[in-house]
Amino acid sequence: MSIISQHFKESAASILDNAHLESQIEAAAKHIYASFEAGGKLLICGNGGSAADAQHLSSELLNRYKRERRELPGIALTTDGSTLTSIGNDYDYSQVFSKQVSALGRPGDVLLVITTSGNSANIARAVEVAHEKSVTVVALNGKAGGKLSPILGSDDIDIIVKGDVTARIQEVHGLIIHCICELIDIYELD
Ligand SMILES: O=C(CO)[C@@H](O)[C@H](O)[C@H](O)[C@H](O)COP(=O)(O)O
Ligand SMILES: [Zn+2]
Repeated sequence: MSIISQHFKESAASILDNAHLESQIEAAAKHIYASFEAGGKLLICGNGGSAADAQHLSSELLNRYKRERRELPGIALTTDGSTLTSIGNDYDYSQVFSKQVSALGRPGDVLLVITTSGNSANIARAVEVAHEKSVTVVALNGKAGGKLSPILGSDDIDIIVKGDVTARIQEVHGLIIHCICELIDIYELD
């Protein structure tokens, strides 16, 4: 089997292996939409490929997904090079998202964190500050949930994608993001 067809097969298997996450994905979409309806916003962060996922979701909220609807407030915390480099330089990379959550988070907002391992220190710190700000958390998590799962609260939603391979988990995260967009489009037009 070629490397490419092996990748296609493993990716498809990994997606089907995570279909049990349906009810949690729906709960996450409802939770995010309820925040929008109440005047809240979604802050989104992740590292590397997950930073790209954060921006992908933000663009689909701020602009649109499939249908014509109002613009929705989804802000990626991964895009401002000046802010990211000054926090990393003056403090520590572990604070690059948490300081933005501290500045922007208001009670009723939601923080969506995207991590395949649950072990990124800047994600954990962002979650801690979100809790201090009465911002609830939706985690697109992976592997065994890492250090992130134990620090999530009862109002948070922990979506743990099964798998050992970072790339395969990211592919499922991408699908989950599109499911959330699809549901938000439906809620918006109902
Ligand atoms: O996209 C990839 C691998 O596919 C990488 O850039 C990956 O996102 C980075 O190594 C991240 O730093 C991993 O962070 P995390 O998912 O463990 O929180
Ligand atoms: Zn990648």
